[in-house]
Amino acid sequence: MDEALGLAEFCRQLPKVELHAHLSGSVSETTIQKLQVKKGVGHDHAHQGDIAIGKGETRHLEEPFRIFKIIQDLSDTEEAIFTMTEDVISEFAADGVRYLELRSTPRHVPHTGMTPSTYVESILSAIQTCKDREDVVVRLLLAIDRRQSVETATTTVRLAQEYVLRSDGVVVGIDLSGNPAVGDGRDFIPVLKEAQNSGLKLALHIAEISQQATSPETAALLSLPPDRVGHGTFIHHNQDLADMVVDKNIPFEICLTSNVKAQTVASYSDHHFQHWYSKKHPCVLCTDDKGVFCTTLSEEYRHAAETFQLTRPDLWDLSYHSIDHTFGGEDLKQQLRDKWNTEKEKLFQTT
Ligand SMILES: CNc1ncnc2c1ncn2[C@@H]1O[C@H](COP(=O)(O)O)[C@@H](O)[C@H]1O
Repeated sequence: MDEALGLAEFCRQLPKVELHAHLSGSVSETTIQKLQVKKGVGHDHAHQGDIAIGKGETRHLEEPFRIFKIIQDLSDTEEAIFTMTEDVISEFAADGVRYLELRSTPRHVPHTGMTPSTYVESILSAIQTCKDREDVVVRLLLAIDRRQSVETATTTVRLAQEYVLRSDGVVVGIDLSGNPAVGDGRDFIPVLKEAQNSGLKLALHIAEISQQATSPETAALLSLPPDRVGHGTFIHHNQDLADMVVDKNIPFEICLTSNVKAQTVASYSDHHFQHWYSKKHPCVLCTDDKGVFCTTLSEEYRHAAETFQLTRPDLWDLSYHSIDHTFGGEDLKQQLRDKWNTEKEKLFQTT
């Protein structure tokens, strides 16, 4: 093994799978400035403190939601959605992400003429543009925001069903996200079931805040069951919920920095990753919102290594086994495993 390679550089060169990345939250400061220029607005929000939570800072979970709104207001045209998708994909690829599942909430913006369909089209068109240019395979989940009506959620699921065919398999599933303190996830169960019955995969934000450890929506959502759980921060606080996750072997999408910065966990060492990883339950390291939380997937691997004393082979295994939980289908999984095995030789070569 090349011990001369520092941990940060090892993590960057490690081929990685990113499964939990919200488009608006992943946008970098550079792209935000580009969007401001295009929209002809001042740089009022370009200050780091307004659009991102910097190194060592923590804020209440309400704060990222305020920032998402600023970014969403800046990206109210198809052109802006295209630009941000293209930039986010390039940034993930530069960080060594070789398989990326993006997720985003389709929006209707009457004053610019953007519709949920053209929103999705813009993302798909950027994915297509990046296909030959970037060394990363990209798939898309359409997101339902908990604040939305069941009618809007149904439109999102129908769009996803339509685009599975039209996008040649780029659209793979549905995400349920949004401010966890708002609404009741049980309202969406019928429409999530419809998505599942039509072959769409489900990645659902579940038990992100402490109140959800005891709220009836958590058991109801877990019993669908989803294909992956986003965060699941408070699931192990309730034995019945933990048993459900174990019985159904539902993987966790783990977002260390996001949870620490948004104060749903007290510190990296208090993170629930430790609980599940020590039980050998499937966990996938992810960024959540790399722009807003000022992180990269490489940094998330480094934090995991430093906090939980993971070796480089442990990091390799984490990344390699993440492939098992991708939504892109069995053939693609095999292609990714082959790619990982080729890269492994280079990465662990003794020099
Ligand atoms: C911090 N933890 C989180 N918990 C729950 N939902 C989150 C989230 N981070 C992001 N989102 C969801 O993603 C949207 C922004 O991306 P898109 O405009 O859809 O691309 C947010 O409005 C929220 O619904």
